[in-house]
Amino acid sequence: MNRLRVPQMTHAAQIEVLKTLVEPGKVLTDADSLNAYGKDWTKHFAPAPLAIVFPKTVEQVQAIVRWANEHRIGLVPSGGRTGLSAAAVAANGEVVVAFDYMNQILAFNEYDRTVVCQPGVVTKQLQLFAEDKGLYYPVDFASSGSSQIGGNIGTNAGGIKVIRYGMTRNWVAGLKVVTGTGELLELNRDLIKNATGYDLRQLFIGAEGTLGFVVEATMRLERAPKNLTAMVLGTPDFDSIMPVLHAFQNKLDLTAFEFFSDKALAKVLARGDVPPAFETDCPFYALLEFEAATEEVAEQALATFEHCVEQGWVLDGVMSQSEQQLQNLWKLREYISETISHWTPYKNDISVTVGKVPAFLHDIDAIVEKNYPDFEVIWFGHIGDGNLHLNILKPEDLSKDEFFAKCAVVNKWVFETVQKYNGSISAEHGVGMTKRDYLHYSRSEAEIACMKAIKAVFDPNGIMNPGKIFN
Ligand SMILES: O=C(O)CC[C@@H](O)C(=O)O
Ligand SMILES: [Zn+2]
Repeated sequence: MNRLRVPQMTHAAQIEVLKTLVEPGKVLTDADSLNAYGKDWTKHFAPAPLAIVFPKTVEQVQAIVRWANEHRIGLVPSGGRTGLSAAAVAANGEVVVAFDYMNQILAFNEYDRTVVCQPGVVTKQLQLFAEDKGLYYPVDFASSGSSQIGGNIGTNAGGIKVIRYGMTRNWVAGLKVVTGTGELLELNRDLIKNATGYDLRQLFIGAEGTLGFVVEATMRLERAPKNLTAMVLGTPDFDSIMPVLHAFQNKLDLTAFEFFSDKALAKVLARGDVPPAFETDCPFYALLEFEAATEEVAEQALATFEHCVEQGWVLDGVMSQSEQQLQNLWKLREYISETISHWTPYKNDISVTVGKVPAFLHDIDAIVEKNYPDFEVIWFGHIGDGNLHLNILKPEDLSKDEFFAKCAVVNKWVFETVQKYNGSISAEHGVGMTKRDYLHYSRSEAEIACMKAIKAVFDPNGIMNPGKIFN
């Protein structure tokens, strides 16, 4: 007997079905939309999605996932698309699920100090909402004006306050997710104490949308900090930064401890819209922040600064005296990433435990100096957490492909060093597609096998953000 072939629907016909699942006009296929929504801030991959769909309700997200299963079409979640690892890139005919219309704050629970957010709520929107309630949402980074809560959860976003407040994970009280089978799961129900077996909520945080999509998140808020005050300190060399961190941590509760090199600073100052901290040229700078809640705290900070100068660890420094000065000092650090994006940088986002940072940075720096003698190398990052951002800038006369190919060769040595120090090849930017092939430098074969098995449970047909984290 002849087996009859089921006629395959064309992509155009599949998209017509997709259109019936959402409100009119909420599926886009024009070239500009495909290009804009098919990529994040990475520049490695050309976007090539089939369509962009904008659900407005949880039920619509479920219907889209069921449709994708039926037609075996990959779905890529899209928030603010500020990611730096190509986790929100649709380069292979996927459908992008954009959460722009699920952007409401649904509830505030005063006693629990929690806010129920749709995934498309912008980070800044949550921060301002918290401020309005006299509270604080502490996860912060330069892209907070565009990044969305769903994306922050998908990447377990870190940023500039991790030393005090931790990563996004710490602030997720509960999650509603639609899994790769279209099932809606309510995870942890916003409880503080819940000892009932596996905490599935944690699996979805940092999963880059490979297990399911966050459709609602309850985020915790914190007491608002008092009189945040920043210092920028210039150091004579890299090795002096860690004793400075140590000295300040012994005396104060820091809310941030960042660093950047003179090259990073020069790029930001060349913009002309940020005043320099001071005149003395130094090879490295530390930016630290604390709550100057009382006079004594500010005095303690100044005494620690003097101690660091006496020890020869610090050459010069300033302390903010107003909100405006605080903002200006932060701009020196926060503007780096956006400013250097002009040079199509090759990015590394690596980490080790704090105690290993000096030896690790020297090893990496030696590799970089030997192998990129002609490239401009920009160091900065969240050094108080052991997280270093290493950006290699593309020379004008080199094509993007040639440049990335050269960097990929050096990657091997960089990541072998990361592995030697038991570090991470992606501290906070995620794996996405850019770090996928290097995952084994940070995760064992057995761990990767477990991760794949977990994916198979939640996404048996492999339609949720395919090709991200691993193949
Ligand atoms: O662009 C980078 O490499 C880092 C971006 C971001 O994580 C930051 O810390 O500014
Ligand atoms: Zn960072």
